Amino acid sequence: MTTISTRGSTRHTELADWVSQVAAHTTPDEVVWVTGSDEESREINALLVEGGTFVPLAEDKKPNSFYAASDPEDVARVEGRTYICSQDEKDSGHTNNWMDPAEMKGILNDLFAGSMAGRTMYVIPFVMGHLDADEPMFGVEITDSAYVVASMRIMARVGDPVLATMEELQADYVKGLHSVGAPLRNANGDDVSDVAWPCNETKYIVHFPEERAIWSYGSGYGGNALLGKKCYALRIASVMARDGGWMAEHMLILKLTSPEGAVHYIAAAFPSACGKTNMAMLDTTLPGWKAETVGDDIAWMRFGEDGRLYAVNPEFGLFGVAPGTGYGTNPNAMHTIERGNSIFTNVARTDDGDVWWEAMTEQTPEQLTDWHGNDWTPADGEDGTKAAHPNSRFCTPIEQLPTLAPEYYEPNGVPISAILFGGRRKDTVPLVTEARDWQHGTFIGATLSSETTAAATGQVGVVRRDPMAMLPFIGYNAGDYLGHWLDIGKQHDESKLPKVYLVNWFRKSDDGAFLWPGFGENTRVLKWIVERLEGSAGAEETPIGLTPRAEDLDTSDLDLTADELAAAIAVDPAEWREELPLIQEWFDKFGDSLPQQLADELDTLTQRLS
Ligand SMILES: Nc1nc2c(ncn2[C@@H]2O[C@H](COP(=O)(O)OP(=O)(O)OP(=O)(O)O)[C@@H](O)[C@H]2O)c(=O)[nH]1
Ligand SMILES: O=C([O-])CC(=O)C(=O)O
Ligand SMILES: [Mn+2]
Repeated sequence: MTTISTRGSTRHTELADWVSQVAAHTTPDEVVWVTGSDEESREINALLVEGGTFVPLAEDKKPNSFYAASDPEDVARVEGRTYICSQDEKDSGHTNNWMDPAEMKGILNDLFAGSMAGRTMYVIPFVMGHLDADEPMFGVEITDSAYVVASMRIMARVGDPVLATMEELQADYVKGLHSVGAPLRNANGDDVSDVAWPCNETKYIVHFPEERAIWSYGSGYGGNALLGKKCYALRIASVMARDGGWMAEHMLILKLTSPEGAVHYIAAAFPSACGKTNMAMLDTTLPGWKAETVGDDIAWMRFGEDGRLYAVNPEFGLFGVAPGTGYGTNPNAMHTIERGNSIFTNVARTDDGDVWWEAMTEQTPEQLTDWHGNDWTPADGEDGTKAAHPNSRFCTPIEQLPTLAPEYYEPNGVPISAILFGGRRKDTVPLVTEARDWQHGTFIGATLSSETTAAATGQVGVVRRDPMAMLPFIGYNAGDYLGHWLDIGKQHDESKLPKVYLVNWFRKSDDGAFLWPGFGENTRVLKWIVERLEGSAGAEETPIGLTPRAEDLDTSDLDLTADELAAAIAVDPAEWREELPLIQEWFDKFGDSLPQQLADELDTLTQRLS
């Protein structure tokens, strides 16, 4: 056997063995251990520019930043190709794809055999959350994509300091194996030329929950390829959390300070591309209210000794939806990317070396290069053709965020006062509703629904149930996951648990316009929530929970008619009665995995609506 040239090594013996085995199987030309140094970053970026994956942006626009265009077929998460391969099929549940782990490994071993030929295999030691946490959560991603290395360096804490601690502890870690599935030598041993965005038509995003392992093949797109994010921090971590009595959730974490100086930490679960990043860096519109960011996508929550639920953001960067992000809607995100050091994928470009996407600026530039690399003018947009892909993304260091809360650095996290569930519903769901208790809150989360978005491949705009905004991310049986939520309520002092709310920024009038201005104006909803937590705001009992009356919301200086506000906050029992069979149909899919308390909650709702 020939030895593969290697840069770097480890004293973690089990890790060293695994890396050798993978290298022997995938046959890269070289193995490189990622150190996390600045010099390495320059080297990787230069390689990506040389290979055509990266186009540098103008230094006076976005310093040390790059544009990348993916293969047009590799633009989003592929839920149909995502598997939870538990030993027992029942542990995967009806919401996940499943295959017997041994059978799946057979398929994947064939695909990975020689899949890195002609390429460099990078080994990325990383930690999700803090390296000085009580139990640091290690991972190692092996990948043949330099784009993944550049992105992982932004999204997670990586490199030498992590590896040193892993070695010292001979620590356990999550094994993530990734290949774009585009070897640079064919079956005859002939060289194949590389492309700017290598990937494979065949894609598999596979999780082996008992082994805490992830095998991802064929895609270079964020959610499929940056294995620390959805694959580890949600799918694998949700299994660890079930086993360990904690929670791994698709939630932002916001610090909100009232004019009186009272601090509340709020977590919110909205499905992909439904407003987490935006709310996490909210630009408040009410005088004296201050919002700061702890996290924008993932929350790991554990109970503190005081009985409260504490949330940590395990990530180190932001991987945000570009379209819709602008100076008007999310100035803080704009200021973050202006500082540079970012990767922009599938956005449009301006003639002066900057990036652009729909709604970034009030005026659309006269001349752009679209995400396919073609010339684009506003006339091309008249038929709805976008200059940037709807799921185009910015990848940027969270430390550049001007609103980053100092508590982001707190290894034990922040105590959560309220959990918000929300989705895109053009009808039925009012602006805000308070759950009666934890069990009712779990029911609200379990029946959360939203119109699908471009964050995953497939049809956009179809209403689907998305429990706790975790449908694509629950790493085990969804019924057991809902049971875990209920157990949390039973095992802990309910008076110390967060209060639960349902929100909807996306309700529309008959003419199709959003009823609620959203974005910064969501401060008004948060103010009501904080006042509810403090016992000072009024609410009305409705069949679905407690909602504010118009006079309970602060609408000072809000550009909204009384009728529009009334329509935004209204609970229409007729609309909700139409929802009941849909919830029943959703619950039926769980079979005997559905916790009885949730069936009871549906009965209660049915009675309240009759
Ligand atoms: N109408 C309206 N649109 C919003 C609001 N908040 C966010 N959006 C839009 O929703 C889209 C997605 O928002 P994000 O905040 O990036 O979504 P996310 O939940 O962080 O998404 P993922 O990163 O995919 O998990 C963007 O186009 C936003 O402009 C709001 O309050 N009202
Ligand atoms: O995972 C991704 O690609 C981006 C993301 O946050 C989501 O889809 O929820
Ligand atoms: Mn997300």
